Parts: sequence; C-alpha cells; structure tokens
Amino acid sequence: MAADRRIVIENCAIATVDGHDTEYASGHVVLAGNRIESLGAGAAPGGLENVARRIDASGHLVTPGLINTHHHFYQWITRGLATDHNLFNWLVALYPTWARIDEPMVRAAAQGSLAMMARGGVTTAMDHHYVFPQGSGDLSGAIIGAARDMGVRFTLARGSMDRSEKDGGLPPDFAVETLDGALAATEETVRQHHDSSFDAMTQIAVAPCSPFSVSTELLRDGAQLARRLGVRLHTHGSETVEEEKFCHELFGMGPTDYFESTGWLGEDVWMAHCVHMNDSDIAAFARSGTGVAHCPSSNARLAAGIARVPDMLAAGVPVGLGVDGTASNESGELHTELRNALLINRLGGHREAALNARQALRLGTYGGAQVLGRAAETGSLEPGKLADLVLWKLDTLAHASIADPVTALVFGAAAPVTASFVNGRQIVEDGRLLTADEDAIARATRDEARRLARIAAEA
Ligand SMILES: Nc1nc2[nH]c(O)nc2c(=O)[nH]1
Repeated sequence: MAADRRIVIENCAIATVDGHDTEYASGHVVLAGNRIESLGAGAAPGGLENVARRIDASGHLVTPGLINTHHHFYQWITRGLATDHNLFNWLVALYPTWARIDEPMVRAAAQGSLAMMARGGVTTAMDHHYVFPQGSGDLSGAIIGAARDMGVRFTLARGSMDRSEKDGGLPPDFAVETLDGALAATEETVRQHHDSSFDAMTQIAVAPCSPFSVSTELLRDGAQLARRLGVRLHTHGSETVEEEKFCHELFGMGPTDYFESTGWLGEDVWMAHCVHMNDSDIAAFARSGTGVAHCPSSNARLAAGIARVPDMLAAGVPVGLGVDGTASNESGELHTELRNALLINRLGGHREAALNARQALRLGTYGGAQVLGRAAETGSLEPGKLADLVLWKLDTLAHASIADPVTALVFGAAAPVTASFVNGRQIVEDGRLLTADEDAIARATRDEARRLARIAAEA
C-alpha cells in the first residue's frame, strides 16, 4: 500500500485547543493522509519522506477547524423576513412559506449555507432539517449530497414536527408529518446514510423540532429510536419565555423537566439555545452530560435572551456554538459567533471576564466536537486526530498590531481564511472555495428564493 502523502505547514502560530490549551508562537503541523501526524514548536522534523507540499504559513494562526452545532440550511432562501419579531411570531409568519419548499430549493439553500460557513473556516457542519412537505422529494439526500460535494464533515439532524395547531402546537396543520411517518422516515435516513466510523464524513441524528411543534410521543419514541440505532439526539430547548410558558401550561413543568420526563437528557443529546435555564436545569444538564448549542446572534435577533454559558461551563456542561438558521441570523457565519459569544456573555452576567478569548475559541472547536459526539476525532490539533484545520491570516491591516494571535482572531475583525483542510483535503484557498462555484451558488439561491416567494404568495 502506498504511504500517505504528507503536507507540512510551517512558521505559524498554533492554538491546539487540546486539554492543556497548548500553544506555539512559531511551530509546524504535519498532515499525513487524513490525519494529523505531528505538530510542535519550530520547524518540522528533517528527513520526512513523501512530502507532497510545504506551506510557509508565516503571519498565520493555525487552529482546529470550526464546528457548527446548530443550523437550518433551508432558511438560506427565506432570509431578511419578519425581522422585528420574537420567536413565536417569527415562526408563525414563516411556516406557511417553509411548508412550500421542494428538493431544488433545499439543495440550493444547503449549498448557500455550506459555502458561507466553509469559506469562513467551518470544517464540520450540521443541519437540523425539520420541514418535509408531502411530495417534496428526497430532501435529506439533497442536503447530504450538498455537504459531500462541498467536502465538509457533516451531521444531518433529521428533524420532524407532528404537533400542529389542531393539537395545541404552533405550526399550521399542513406543515407537519404524522407520528408514524416521521419515525419511519427518520429511521430510513439513519439506515441509509449514518456512518459510525472514526473518519465518517456523514452522520445522522434523530431530531424532533421543539416542545411546541412535536408530540410527547414523538419525543419519547424518537429517543428510543435513536438509542436503538446508536445515534445522537438533537432538539431546540428553553429558547424563549413563551416556550417556558407553553410547557408549564401544557405539561405542568418547565422545558428541562419535560425533556427529562421523555428521556431527553443524556450524553447522547444536545439542545439548541438553552437560554432560559435555572440553576437546577443547568445541574441536570451537567449531571447527565447533555450538550448545548449556543447561538448568540440568533438569540439576539429574536430577542430570546442570553444563555448562561459561563455558568454552564463552570458546571461542566459541554457547550458548542451554532449559527442557527439564517432566517434568524442572516450572516450565516460561524467565525463571527466566537466574538459574539464572548461579548454577549459579558453583557449577560455583567462580568468582564465571563468568557475569555481562549474559551470562545474552545466553544467553536472542541466544544462543538463534544456536543456532536466527535471529540475523539476532531475539535483539537493532536497527533492521530483528523486533519481538520484552518490557517487564519493575521498579518493584515485589521490584525497585525494585536500581539496575541488568539486575541486577534476572537476580538478582531473576521480574519481571512488562507487555507482550510477537511480530512486532509484543502477546501478553501485565499478565502475562495475550491470545491464549489460561489457565483453559481449565489445565482441559484437567488432564483430559488424568488421561486419560493412566488409559490408561497400564490398559495
Ligand atoms: N431559532 C429557531 N428556533 C426554533 N424553534 C423551532 O421550533 N424552530 C426554530 C427555528 O427554525 N429557529
């Protein structure tokens, strides 16, 4: 068998985000095939064979690739709508449009979402897709295909909704699936697409949408299904005061107690938002190992509130970052969420050191790997882990006068990505995607957004 070809990256600052936060002011990283072979201070060891490429990364910081833990790709074609609404009003305004999506729309929207993230340093993406109109085609296949073509590592959280207005839920009756239909389709998606290997590029999670759009049976049966199939569980939780009120009125308890009563706390679960959590909710997450996808920009856009991330971290809760759907975070970028998480959490606790730059970088890398269940494989730069990493250019006008590279990355303007590698393959060069045509995607998403708006207006 041919030896793996090596790529040697030298003369760069390195933030490994390993268990000791090891950093090198000037060092090297050696990739062999799809793995990190070695890294350390100074130049790469002499005598390396099979070196396909040497990259002089002077002026750069190398970090693990960013990991996005919550998104709704289809929303790329419904951005900029209902801009002054809270969550419930925003959902009610948008459900009728979302219920008209079809496969070409979802494919284009997935390409747009993925392209935006990948060129900003995301190497592992996720999509929580929960709208499956009847006869709309193979939406899961289209999303998974888009991620495969983009070359990013990917988790599809196969979502579902079965509690509509007639059952006291928020979505209109025409926007939901049946309980049995949702469970069967979710199982089929796992069986067809889930890869449990160390270097898997595609994984599937079971992901009923939220307490106000899903029946108790779907939550309970979904949890059992995921555990039978050995995959992870994802949902929205404790996002707004309105959701809290809904849970108290319908179930006689708050969201976290409700989730616990349906089997939804555990090491194999992560939830988006978790804004309205009291001390006992945070303790329950920490005890059970339940993870959180923190989405600061979306929470601000929808006036949901500020999640207690410093308290969660202090309690030992795994926390990653999420862009969230781009109908509630139009920028669609994850690297800016590092800065937003840091700044917003300082406002939340009125504490000047609520989160520091290194904690923010950890949320966007290792924390994300933890909540997606992939911390053994990715999220930090360590020999043997997958070669998912980013070269951030910091000798720019925007950054060069900031001495500390991690501070420059997190506190400074969004840094240009000179190169991004996923599974040892380069997918971004000098801020441009190598795996997709950005201009073609821009045209397709514009056309599909217009087509969807037209169909929704005619309905
Ligand atoms: N931010 C969001 N929260 C949600 N809850 C729910 O049921 N759907 C959504 C969503 O699309 N975004």
